[in-house]
Amino acid sequence: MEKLRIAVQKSGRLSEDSLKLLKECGIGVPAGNNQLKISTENFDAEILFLRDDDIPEYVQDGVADIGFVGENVVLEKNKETEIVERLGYGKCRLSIALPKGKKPKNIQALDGIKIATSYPIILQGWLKKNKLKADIHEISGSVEIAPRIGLADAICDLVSSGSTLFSNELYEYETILKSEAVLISGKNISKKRTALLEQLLFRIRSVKKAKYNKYVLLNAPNSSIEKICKYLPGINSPTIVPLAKEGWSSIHSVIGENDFWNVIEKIKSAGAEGILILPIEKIIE
Ligand SMILES: Nc1ncnc2c1ncn2[C@@H]1O[C@H](COP(=O)(O)OP(=O)(O)OP(=O)(O)O)[C@@H](O)[C@H]1O
Ligand SMILES: O=P(O)(O)OC[C@H]1O[C@H](OP(=O)(O)OP(=O)(O)O)[C@H](O)[C@@H]1O
Ligand SMILES: [Mg+2]
Repeated sequence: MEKLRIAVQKSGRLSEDSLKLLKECGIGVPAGNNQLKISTENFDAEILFLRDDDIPEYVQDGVADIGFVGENVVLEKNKETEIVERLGYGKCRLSIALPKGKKPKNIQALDGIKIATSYPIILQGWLKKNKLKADIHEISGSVEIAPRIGLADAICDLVSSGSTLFSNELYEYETILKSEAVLISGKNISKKRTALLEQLLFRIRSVKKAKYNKYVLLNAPNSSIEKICKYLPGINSPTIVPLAKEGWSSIHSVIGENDFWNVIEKIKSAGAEGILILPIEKIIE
């Protein structure tokens, strides 16, 4: 029987969140064994545990059908794969960083310098777009050490909190890419596997929607319902239930994470009381 072959980073920044997302999609991975290929519970799939750098090529070659990987790796490897979903975790930036004290006036001043990086393809693309030339020195890890040991004038590496740069007396000068984890797929997947991928994507989107929304419950005098409901369109429209207290109702709806505090302030000043906010596990539309 054909199973969907899913590539996941074996051990690293994306491993835990990728397995957690699969679990939230009802695809359980038996824990506690060191196998590099495991069949999943409740879904026709196999997980292949790989180095993240190898995932785009394996997906291109059809060894895996889909893969959870950083967009930075997808762009650097430049293989024949397609990004089918952005996943919202593993957020980081690929940035050019310089030793503290070096303050070029503009990016043109970077022309001709030596830059150490594990991302030569993306860096080269950025330099070309900005009509710059630089001497790119490719290294596969511990990039932040390069300026201190005289290997390069600058580095181009991943940054999230900035603490690695700080510890190495560097600072972030220019962001050249913003990245997050993405789901990639191969271009020639069988019919059965495409159907499984569609099923997985439907579940991932339901999980994502639920994460970005909150369930809201509140009480209000009936005279305020119309005003409050303007701020709470909900998925379809809010639910209004009469309270035992004469002239009052309970309103139930959904609020997006982005304008959450804005909406709360507005409904409060419109007369809402006893507001409860609850997490949502899944949104099926
Ligand atoms: N500091 C960070 N914060 C958030 N996400 C990050 C950070 N560093 C890397 N990432 C994302 O996580 C991915 C995996 O990072 P990790 O450091 O685990 O890779 P790796 O050391 O190359 O692992 P592997 O052993 O699989 O080759 C990166 O490609 C990037 O998309
Ligand atoms: O801005 P920060 O929060 O300090 O994160 C940046 C660091 O994170 C990544 O390395 P990681 O810690 O994953 O180790 P690795 O180099 O072994 O992959 C990246 O290569 C940077 O070195
Ligand atoms: Mg790697």
